[in-house]
Amino acid sequence: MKQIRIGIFGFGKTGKVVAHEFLNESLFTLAWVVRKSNQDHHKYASRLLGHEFDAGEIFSIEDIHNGFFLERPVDALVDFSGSTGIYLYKKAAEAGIPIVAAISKYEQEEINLIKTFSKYTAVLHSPNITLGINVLMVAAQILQKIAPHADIEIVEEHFKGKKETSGTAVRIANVLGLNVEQHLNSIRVGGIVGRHEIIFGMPNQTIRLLHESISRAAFGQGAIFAVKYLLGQPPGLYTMETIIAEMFRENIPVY
Ligand SMILES: NC(=O)c1ccc[n+]([C@@H]2O[C@H](COP(=O)([O-])OP(=O)(O)OC[C@H]3O[C@@H](n4cnc5c(N)ncnc54)[C@H](O)[C@@H]3O)[C@@H](O)[C@H]2O)c1
Ligand SMILES: O=C(O)C1=NC(C(=O)O)CCC1
Repeated sequence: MKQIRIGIFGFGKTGKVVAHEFLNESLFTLAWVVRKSNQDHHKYASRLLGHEFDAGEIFSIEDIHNGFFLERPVDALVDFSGSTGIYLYKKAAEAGIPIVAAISKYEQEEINLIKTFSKYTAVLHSPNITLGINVLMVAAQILQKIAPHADIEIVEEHFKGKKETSGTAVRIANVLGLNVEQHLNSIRVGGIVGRHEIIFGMPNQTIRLLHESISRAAFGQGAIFAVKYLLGQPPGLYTMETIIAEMFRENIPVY
């Protein structure tokens, strides 16, 4: 079977693990990685990640010019860089390359750009690309309809260095119609990869929906799932949440 060529933006805490997950899947070949700095320029991500073959040549953002995506063609692009990474791959979007934009927090300007890209190609944007959190998000909306009078609080926990509020938790608050200032509780300690809990409090019982990413490999697996889904889809804006919601619809009733 023809391998799917992947380009990754971002080679930080998550980008490295995501690259590793793609390298481990025989369906994919990692064509290149773009990082902000010149560190390890033209080396191979595969070698840096402990593999004994060459894949994922490392480029810096200074290497991106109009012809970059024509000279180094890929079948899909995955972004785990930062919120400004998106400005680097306008040409790729215009060329119809499917995009997984996994940045957790964009400003409105970047959201608008994503919408523009989605006129040319299939773009998936989700603040949290794990299967589990999106199952939780859909389940929470169903539970809110079943128990409309429950008190709801969201608790998000991440590693000490994470400055911004969890984009996932903000998204959960928005879909549940909750005020972020009042109902979102953030904890920053140690090396927690990502933990989100939605607590439904009722007079005689408490329901807790909990998701924990115990390894960043969960994001790599989510990205692989997303790329497989996007290939062959028409241009448009997709989210993991709506894909999972569709799966809920297809699999109900289960009894
Ligand atoms: N959607 C998800 O499921 C998910 C999961 C994990 C992380 N994230 C998001 O991915 C992003 C990266 O997370 P991280 O933990 O790896 O952070 P990090 O700071 O460890 O790594 C980010 C890397 O991207 C590089 N970078 C920043 N701006 C860039 C640009 N314009 N072009 C190219 N490279 C650029 C940085 O130099 C760094 O190497 C964050 O926005 C984070 O919220 C999303
Ligand atoms: O910064 C991270 O790492 C993560 N951020 C998320 C968020 O802001 O919701 C989710 C995944 C990991």
